[in-house]
Amino acid sequence: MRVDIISIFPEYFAPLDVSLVGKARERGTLDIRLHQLRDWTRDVHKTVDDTPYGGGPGMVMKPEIWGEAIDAVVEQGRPEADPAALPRMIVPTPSGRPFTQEVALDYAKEPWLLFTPARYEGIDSRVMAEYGSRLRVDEVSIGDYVLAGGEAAVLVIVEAVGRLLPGVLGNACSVADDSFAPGAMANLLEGPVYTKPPVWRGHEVPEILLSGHHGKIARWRRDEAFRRTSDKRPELLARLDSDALDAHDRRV
Ligand SMILES: O=C(OCc1ccccc1)c1cn[nH]c1
Repeated sequence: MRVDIISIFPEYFAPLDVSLVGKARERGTLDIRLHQLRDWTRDVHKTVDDTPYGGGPGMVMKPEIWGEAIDAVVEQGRPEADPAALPRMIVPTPSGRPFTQEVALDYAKEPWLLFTPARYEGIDSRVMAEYGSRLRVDEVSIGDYVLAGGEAAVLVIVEAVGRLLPGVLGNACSVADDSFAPGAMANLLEGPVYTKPPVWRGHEVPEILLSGHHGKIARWRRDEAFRRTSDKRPELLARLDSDALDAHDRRV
């Protein structure tokens, strides 16, 4: 997967060189290219923002700079093999659709992602309109809060997507076991996890997990996931399809 990130703080993405995502880069599974938005400015101050039309606090990012930067990155990034290839453009913003594991799985199938993290009050909306017709433009939110810029959101999205790529995670099946991965445990929160020693400061590991009864262990884990989900995120249970709920109810 090819990932282009255009930002006024490209150094923000240094953490992508470590951890899982770092290994994927070494393996070539993930090809991340960083671009400094100010490289496309033409004034001595390298201005990327201006006051908002209609008044109000803060500044808005100018459309011209973004337009030149996106055009250049799309032009540069086109694989020789497929000159018609276009990236999926992802714009982190509090006013976007929620970024979920389902969206991460969808992004993990893309050959090319282009991230355009905004600063200030956001990017002039005409940029999304201009590219919305040519590229798929997704405005996504990683949560209901406002950050100073979209860079932290890009780190979150790249990590959530990167760990789904083949070969990035050591133990592939743990992706299937994710809280929000499709399947039996879909939309349930992870239950408690334990490892050695069997007793730590007087706290014992639940007996069932030491029993070796895989069927009972799977059931215990599912019940714990149900209990934790109904306790912390009851609204997620509403998402469960009826037979998943029936399956649980039949047992308790
Ligand atoms: O704050 C965020 O992005 C930066 C941003 C973009 C546009 C206007 C203000 C701030 C964000 C919060 N959840 N997901 C993204």
